[in-house]
Amino acid sequence: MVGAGGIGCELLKTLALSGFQDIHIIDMDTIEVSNLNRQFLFRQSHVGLSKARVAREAVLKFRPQISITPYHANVKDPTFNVDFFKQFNVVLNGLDNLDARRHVNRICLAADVPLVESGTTGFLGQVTVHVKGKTECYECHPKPAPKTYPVCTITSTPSKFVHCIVWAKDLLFAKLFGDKNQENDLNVHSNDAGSSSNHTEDVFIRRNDEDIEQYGRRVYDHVFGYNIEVALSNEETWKNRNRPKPIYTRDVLDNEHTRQNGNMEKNCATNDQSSMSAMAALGMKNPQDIWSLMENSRIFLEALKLFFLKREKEIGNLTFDKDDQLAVEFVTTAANIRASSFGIPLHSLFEAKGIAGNIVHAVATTNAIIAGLIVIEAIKTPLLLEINTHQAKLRDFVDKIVKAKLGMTLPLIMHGAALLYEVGDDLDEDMIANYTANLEKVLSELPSPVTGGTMLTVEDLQQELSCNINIKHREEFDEEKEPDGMLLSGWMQAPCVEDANNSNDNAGSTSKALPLEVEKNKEIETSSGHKRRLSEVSKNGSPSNAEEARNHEKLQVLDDDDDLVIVEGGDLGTNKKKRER
Ligand SMILES: Nc1ncnc2c1ncn2[C@@H]1O[C@H](COP(=O)(O)OP(=O)(O)OP(=O)(O)O)[C@@H](O)[C@H]1O
Ligand SMILES: [Zn+2]
Repeated sequence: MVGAGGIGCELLKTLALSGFQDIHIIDMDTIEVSNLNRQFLFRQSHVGLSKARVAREAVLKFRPQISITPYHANVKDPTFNVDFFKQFNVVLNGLDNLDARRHVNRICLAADVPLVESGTTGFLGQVTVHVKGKTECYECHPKPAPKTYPVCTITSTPSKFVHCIVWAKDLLFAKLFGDKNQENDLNVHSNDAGSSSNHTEDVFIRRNDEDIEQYGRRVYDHVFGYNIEVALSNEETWKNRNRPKPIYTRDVLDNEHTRQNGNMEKNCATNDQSSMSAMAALGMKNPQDIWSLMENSRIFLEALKLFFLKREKEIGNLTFDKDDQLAVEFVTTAANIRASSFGIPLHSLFEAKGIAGNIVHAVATTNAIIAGLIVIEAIKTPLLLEINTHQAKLRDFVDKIVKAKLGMTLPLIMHGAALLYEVGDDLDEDMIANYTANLEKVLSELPSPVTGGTMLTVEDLQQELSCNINIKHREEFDEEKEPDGMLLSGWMQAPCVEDANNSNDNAGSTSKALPLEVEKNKEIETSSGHKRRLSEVSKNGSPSNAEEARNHEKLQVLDDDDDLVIVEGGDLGTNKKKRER
């Protein structure tokens, strides 16, 4: 899997609890305080550490027997090349940017590995599956560009608060504190773009004889008063719209405030940029309050003053940054004053910051749901069987895989259109003889030879179960670790239920029994959410009837995705690995 952030944490946990045994995880980030509210594998003490490594440690605490390989690295790093990706059955993305997503998409196409792609914003989320040659890839369709607004809506006819925020941030803030040479539509009005631009250009430059208080009020009166008057003079614009109201400082500030606004010297002795705050200087503490027009106006003037007095060196180079408190205060209050003018409801600093920073607050539950959907898709990817096709007989395959692992009772095995094996009451003698002969043949010498690259379809009509198995030829097997002389992967194994204390490493051998006696009546949850008693799950690989019935039921739930196949294992005693990242 790629990404150990919001989706990634949920995903890793759900994979581990669903029986995935061998997980690789790439994430280039370290843990930040702001991650802790939803990236629940991380704690305060982990701040600054690698997400991938800490996520691994956290999950191993409750699933000590599985293998998790962390990489604290950028997925675009050349070490993660096509060959690296080829080792996985499926790749799962929990990323937050297009760039990395595109990169992983391309590598997965090159390596011919299925990709499950995901994303969330707020309460919305989606999961898509990309399989080379079968589905569209991540880049087959262009992604919609981030939302933009027509210039005239921003400069002249805002109707939503977000229009006011864009105006405050991209026009006013940029004009006052940003690069003086950049284009700025601030002075473009419906009709007088040419005539007034020379006059208005100067307005934003502080005059030599002007103190900072006067300058602030002049800017205020110009953008919230004069500019609105100019706009109003174009009657056409307002025929079918509510006319805005010009606002001048004299209308909103009483005499005392007009003369002296905040008391910077007392409240704002700090020169620390991040804690410099106009609202604090004016005694306003709660960012969730909706301030009155007067309060907004006072904070606006105070923020402008603080920029000029305390951060003068930065003026001309500033760009809006949602983590810059003073900039957020300036933009919030400017947007609110403009909103007042246009009859748009005012917003709190907290809300305005979210809009200005394009922040959609992440919702942990959305990530959890999306992670669940990713795992469901991951479970559906085809199986891979490594086997020596020159030595293994069809009988070995039927006994050790089809019956023992997949739990089929009346199997039917096909290679393309060719039937290799079948069991049933209505077979004639010739067919039975034929299939019996096939059983004794090595795979590569069957009438329709099974070799590396072959895909077999195995079905059990009684169970209504069908799965595809990709065959990979392999010469050698480790007698101890792979006593079957073959290795099936991509097949889900039900999670183990033992706790950390009496856990045994059953990744290596099928002979180590689980503590079934103690755990017999404990309910375990399968990856599809069905609860079953552990005693219903056989440990020797042939599931009980009750379990077969359940498998069947689950498969019907999941199997509407035509040729992707789900096999949900109930077999605790086996030795199968699911590799993905
Ligand atoms: N090129 C990349 N290589 C590896 N990991 C990446 C890459 N791009 C993004 N990521 C990881 O994807 C994860 C995305 O997680 P998420 O969307 O929750 O964002 P976040 O950075 O954790 O939180 P937020 O953006 O809200 O502060 C991050 O952990 C990030 O490190
Ligand atoms: Zn494509």
